[in-house]
Amino acid sequence: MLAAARPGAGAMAASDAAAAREGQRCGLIAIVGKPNVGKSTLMNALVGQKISITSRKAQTTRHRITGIRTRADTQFVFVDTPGFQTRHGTALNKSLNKAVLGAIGDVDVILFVVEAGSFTLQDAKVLSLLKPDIPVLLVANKLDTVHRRAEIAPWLKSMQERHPFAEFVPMSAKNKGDIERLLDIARKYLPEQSWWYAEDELTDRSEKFLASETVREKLFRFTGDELPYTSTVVIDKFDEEPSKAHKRFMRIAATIVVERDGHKAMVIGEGGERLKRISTEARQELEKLLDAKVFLEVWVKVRSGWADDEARVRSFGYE
Ligand SMILES: Nc1nc2c(ncn2[C@@H]2O[C@H](COP(=O)(O)OP(=O)(O)OP(=O)(O)O)[C@@H](O)[C@H]2O)c(=O)[nH]1
Repeated sequence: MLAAARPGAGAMAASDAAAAREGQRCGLIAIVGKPNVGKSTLMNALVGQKISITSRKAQTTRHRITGIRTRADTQFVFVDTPGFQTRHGTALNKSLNKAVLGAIGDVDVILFVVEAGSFTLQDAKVLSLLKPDIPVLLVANKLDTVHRRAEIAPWLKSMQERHPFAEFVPMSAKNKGDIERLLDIARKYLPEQSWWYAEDELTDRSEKFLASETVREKLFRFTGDELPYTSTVVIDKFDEEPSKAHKRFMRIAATIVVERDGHKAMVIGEGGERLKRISTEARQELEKLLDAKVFLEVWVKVRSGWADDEARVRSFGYE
């Protein structure tokens, strides 16, 4: 558990004491914000890869790690905060909301992302979920789109009244210098302790997870708002096979699990066209991400009511 990895006051383990002497820092960072403010863009830029990597470690079982960046003396571990759904009360939803509160409840620092110069009711709702005892950095993103720069100073001042933010960072996720500056600022909020991951860690498990995320992304891209968020993707097979023609060959089988026959038809599309596009695009992207030739099979299964079944929700990897 995470708690075990954190030395309590006065009970610093020998290895942590050594790490502290060496000045290693390591900690959890959550990125939160309403849709479309640039969270994914920011995360990918902070991690320094096109797609954020994922893996699970004993000390972070409460979190889904979406990215790790090791820079100089510091390891920044980014955790996922699944969407803030409030509309439905299914088991899946409860578990997602628990994950949100769990994820932001014990991180070291939170990056609260808004669009520079703007603060809406939706932003306020996200902000209201943050506990006062965790430092929150206000990331005023998309500064490059603000033409009236003079208005930013009074806006920042008004933001000071909304929450006791630890820092204010007007920036653009698309600007490399800003990203490094943000890491410099966030570093101060991570405790001195030894790193949890190897400097270049990318496990098989994370690659497998990446495969499910890629299929999921294509699934939702091609079905738009039609498909309920309760649909999920399970990876049934993820094997590396020897190949003479390719330096790396991966055989992957994925199942899209939907709730109703109607959803299945929606995913498959007329004459199987949509499913074909989903798998083709997912395969092309996975070939780049895994640097391998990929053989990808995608199936669609109906599992009626699975979102209401707590045990099954757990078996799909939500806690
Ligand atoms: N001009 C500009 N556009 C940005 C910046 N950061 C993100 N964007 C754009 O804003 C849009 C939304 O970015 P995302 O990273 O997908 O936003 P998100 O918050 O992850 O969105 P959700 O997944 O819906 O929660 C994309 O078109 C980005 O390219 C920025 O600093 N400047």
